Amino acid sequence: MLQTLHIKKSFELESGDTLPEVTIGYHTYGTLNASKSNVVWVCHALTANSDATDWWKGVVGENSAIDPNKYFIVCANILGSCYGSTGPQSINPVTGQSYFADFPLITIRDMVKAHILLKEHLGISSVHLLMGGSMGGYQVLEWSVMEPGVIKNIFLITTSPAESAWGIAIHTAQRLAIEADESWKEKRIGAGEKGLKAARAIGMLTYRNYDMMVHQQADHDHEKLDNFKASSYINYQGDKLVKRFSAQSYWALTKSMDSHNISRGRGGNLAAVLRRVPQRALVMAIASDILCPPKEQQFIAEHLPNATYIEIDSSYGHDGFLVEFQIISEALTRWLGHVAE
Ligand SMILES: CC(=O)SCCNC(=O)CCNC(=O)[C@H](O)C(C)(C)COP(=O)(O)OP(=O)(O)OC[C@H]1O[C@@H](n2cnc3c(N)ncnc32)[C@H](O)[C@@H]1OP(=O)(O)O
Ligand SMILES: N[C@@H](CCO)C(=O)O
Repeated sequence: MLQTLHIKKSFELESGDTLPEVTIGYHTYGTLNASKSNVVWVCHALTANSDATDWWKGVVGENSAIDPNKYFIVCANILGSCYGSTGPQSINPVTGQSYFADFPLITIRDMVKAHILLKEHLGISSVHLLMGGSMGGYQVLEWSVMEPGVIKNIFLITTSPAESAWGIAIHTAQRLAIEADESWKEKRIGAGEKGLKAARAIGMLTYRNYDMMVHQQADHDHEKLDNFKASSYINYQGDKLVKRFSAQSYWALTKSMDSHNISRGRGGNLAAVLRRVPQRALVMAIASDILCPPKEQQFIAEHLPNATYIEIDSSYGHDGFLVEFQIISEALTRWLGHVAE
C-alpha cells in the first residue's frame, strides 16, 4: 500500500532552488528485524513507482531474491515523478497551484537526499542492500558515495556513473518532442499528451534495439505499403505511457538524468570517485543494451574496489533489467549468499 511522508519544511535543491515542502510516496514490505540489519532499499527508474513488487516482480517479492519473509524492503517514489512524491503535478504551497512545467530542476542527489529523510523517518541506520537499474542505479551510486557508512552492499544493473553524451542527446530529443506540443506548458493534468507519446516513441528505440524490432515486429507481408507492425507497436507504446504518466514529469526526469555525474563537486574524476565507494557490489550488464551499454558497467566494475561483474543477454535490450527477472533473481540470490549480513 502506498504510504506518504510529508515534510513540511523547505527542502533545498542542489540547483539553489527550494521546494517549500516535500512529500515522499513509498512502499514497505516485510518486517525490520531486531538488529535492524535486514533492510533492502530498491531505487526505481524513469516511469516506475514505489511498488517494486509490481514492476520488479520475480526479483522483489515472495520466493524471489528479495523476499519480504527475509528482508525489510523499502521503495520510494522519486521527486519529479507523478506516483506519490512531490513532482510537477503537486501543489506549490506558495502559489496554491500545481507546478506543472514550472517544476524546478531536481538532481539525482536531490532524490537521494529526500530518500535519506525517509530512511531517518523509518528509523533505519543501515541498509544491507541498495539496488537499482538504469536511473535507479544512478541513485544507488550517488547514495553509496553520500552515505558510505550506511550502505553495506549494492546491486547495479544497466546503469552508469554519469549520464553519457549519448543519453543526454536522446533525452534532448525526447524533450524536443514534448516541447513541440505547446500544450505541455498548460497548467492542467494531461497537458502535453501528444508530445509525451512522441517522446516515449523515441525512448522505446533505445529501451529496445534492432534485433528485437526485426525479430518481433517485422511484417511478413512483402506487398505492404503502409500500416507496418513496428509502427503500430511504437504507437501503442506511446499511447500506453500517456495513460499512466505525465509529460511534465517525463520532461523533468530526463533533465534529472542529464545532470547525473557522481564526480560533480568531488574532483571531476569518475574513476577516482568510484575507487572511494567501499561497498561490495554486484554489477550486471545486458549485452544488447544500447542505452547504457556494457562498457559503462565494465567501467564501474573496473574501478569499484569490491565488485563482481556479470553480463547477461536479453532480447529486450536496456529494458531487459525489468524483464529478465529469473536470471537476475538467481544471480542476485547467489551473490547475496556470499555476502555476510
Ligand atoms: C500498469 C502498468 O503499466 S505496470 C508497469 C509499470 N511500468 C513501470 O513500472 C516501468 C517499467 N516497465 C516498463 O517499462 C515496461 O512495462 C516493460 C519494459 C517492463 C515491459 O514492456 P511491455 O510493453 O510490457 O513489453 P513489450 O515491449 O513486449 O510490448 C508488449 C505490449 O505491446 C503490445 N504489442 C506488441 N506488438 C504490437 C504491435 N505490433 N502493435 C500494437 N501493440 C503491440 C502487446 O500487445 C503488449 O500490450 P500490453 O502491454 O497491453 O499487454
Ligand atoms: N522503461 C523504463 C525506462 C528505462 O529505464 C521505464 O519506463 O522506467
